[in-house]
Amino acid sequence: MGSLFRASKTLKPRKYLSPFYSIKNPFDAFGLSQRFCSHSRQNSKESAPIDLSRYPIEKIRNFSIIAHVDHGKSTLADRLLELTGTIKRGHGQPQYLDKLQVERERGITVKAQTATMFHRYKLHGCNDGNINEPSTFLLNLIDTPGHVDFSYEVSRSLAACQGALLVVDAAQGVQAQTVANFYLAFESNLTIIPVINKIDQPTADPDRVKAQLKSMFDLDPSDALLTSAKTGQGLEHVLPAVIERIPPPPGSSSSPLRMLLLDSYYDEYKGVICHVAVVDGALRKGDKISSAATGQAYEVLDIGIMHPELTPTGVLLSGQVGYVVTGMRSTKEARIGDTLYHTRTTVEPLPGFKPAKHMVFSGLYPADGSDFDALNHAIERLTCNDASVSITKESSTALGLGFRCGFLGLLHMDVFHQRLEQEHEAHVISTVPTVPYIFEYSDGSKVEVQNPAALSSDPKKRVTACWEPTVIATIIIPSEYVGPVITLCSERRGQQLEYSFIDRYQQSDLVKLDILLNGKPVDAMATIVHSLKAQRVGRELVDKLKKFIDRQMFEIIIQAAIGSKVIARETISAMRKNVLAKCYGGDVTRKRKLLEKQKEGKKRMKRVGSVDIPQEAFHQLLKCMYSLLPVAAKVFMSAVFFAMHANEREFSLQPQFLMI
Ligand SMILES: Nc1nc2c(ncn2[C@@H]2O[C@H](COP(=O)(O)OP(=O)(O)OP(=O)(O)O)[C@@H](O)[C@H]2O)c(=O)[nH]1
Repeated sequence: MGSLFRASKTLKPRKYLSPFYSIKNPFDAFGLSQRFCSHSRQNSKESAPIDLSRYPIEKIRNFSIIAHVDHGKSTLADRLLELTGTIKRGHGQPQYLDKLQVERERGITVKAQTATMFHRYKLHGCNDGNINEPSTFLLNLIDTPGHVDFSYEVSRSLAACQGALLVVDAAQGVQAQTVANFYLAFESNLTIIPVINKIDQPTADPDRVKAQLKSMFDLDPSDALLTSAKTGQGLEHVLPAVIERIPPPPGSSSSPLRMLLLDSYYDEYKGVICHVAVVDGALRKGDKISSAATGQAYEVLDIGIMHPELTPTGVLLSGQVGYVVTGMRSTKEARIGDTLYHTRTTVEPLPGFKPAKHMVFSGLYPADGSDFDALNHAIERLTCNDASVSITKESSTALGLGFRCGFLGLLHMDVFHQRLEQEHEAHVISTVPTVPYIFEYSDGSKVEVQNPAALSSDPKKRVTACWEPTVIATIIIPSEYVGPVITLCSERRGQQLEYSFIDRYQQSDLVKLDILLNGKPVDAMATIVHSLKAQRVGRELVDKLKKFIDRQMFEIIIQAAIGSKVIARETISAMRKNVLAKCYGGDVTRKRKLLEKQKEGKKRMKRVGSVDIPQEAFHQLLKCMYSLLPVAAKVFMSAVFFAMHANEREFSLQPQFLMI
């Protein structure tokens, strides 16, 4: 059985060993069984039910946290949940929203998770009656996976949001999934708030990241928030930015109900629990709703929000994100992207989601051939929570009845197997993964082959031609990595289509801009700028210096000049600071002390010619120069365009700048 391997190998935690890893039922240890029996931790301690009618649409903000793998989305989500009191500080379980056992063992998010938070904030024009009081906002946060194999989760989450926090590691900078997720959010017309995280790291370089955000996405560097989800630094600015910059959801509470089915999972007691975004109208417990996809009608048995566990509210209003239980029992009924509406009303269905594109196919068979029904049941339950997998029944002479499954990538496949085992106790054998090929036979017929066993062995039906899928890959990398990356692609039968420098040198009209203090040029302050910008840069530098150089005993003339031509000038008038002025009488020690203090202060200044420049002036000037320099001069990147065969596309790059 050389072509087969067992998926159910022992999995070692890769980077994060949960303290609960060795516990027999980790779900209990995490309180995760709550998720499956719908008991809210929050509920049990909360006396008054949450009244959602207090949150009209202008007080709602729906946002996702998107980023490359490991840039700190889930940790940031933890801090925001703590900040709003949604979970207790030090709840003992890092990455709270990574609820699945597979997520905890692998240290990666594979499922998008929503949590509703409440936050008091004073926003101009939005109050609860008293304009001097802050009002409470309802914030729906969706934490998303970073790995490319789960980007279907990201795109679905974004459909429920009006904004996204684009988290970038301050040391690693923009990476492949930062780019991919930025474009997902950009194409969905979301407000993007850049968050440069992990600024506590010794190698953090937020200015470099700001320059990347500007050059690659045209995001204003001054809009970036600097945070450390680890130490808490800068986090106080995140929710105000969410409330101020992200618009409330569109939609109308007076229109007929239209509700988007975002996600679902199976609960042994309640059946399918649907995560929904109410686009228009309002939904109450007991209402009758219908599915636009199947036409089937249901009664709303339970309804509420994730705060952060299921918390019944009896109602969901326009703009809100929550859950509904309707008695649906399978994925055939709960179709992700479906529109749910009040039975007997007529509405235009919402656009839904693009179907998932399966990249890898593999056969799944019960380890014990007689367990087909149990595997069927487990797959049915799991696909309820992972709509991106395609399932068709197939049979093998060696393995009996099984399924051919389509996945978004190899990691997705691996995670699906692990979840089948851990969450549904299904033991499976999987066949070697393959991409779909197209074969043409001598009788003129063409077939897509996802399973090598399906290839015809009939001598009258010879293969006359075959095709394999290809992806067009754009690889963006620092120029020094181009050589090894081209070799790597060529080794995998990649065909180079194009190669270009993103930031390439061009002939330009550059001038040296000198800064002169009392006629003497200060070499450390000289800069090279484009002639068109020289006047503006010179003026800004001179103004900045005037602000930070104290008046001295003589007049100071600050000039910006190109060669002998002065283009900006400021004067700081003279003064004589007599530190002994208030020192009446003849106390010599006191006078000496004051003079020594003055001398000490002077030591911290840099003397340029006759002028003392405080360190702060140098810092400010450098900052100003940095922001005025052309961004392209700071990052040298190249783009290599490749046509890669789909089954050869997975390889890792250091640094990971691969976009496929
Ligand atoms: N030094 C430092 N480490 C951080 C910070 N934020 C997160 N981390 C660490 O970075 C690692 C990854 O954090 P996660 O929150 O799991 O990252 P993620 O983006 O959610 O990861 P995926 O969901 O797998 O894409 C963890 O070890 C965190 O403890 C930070 O601000 N500073």
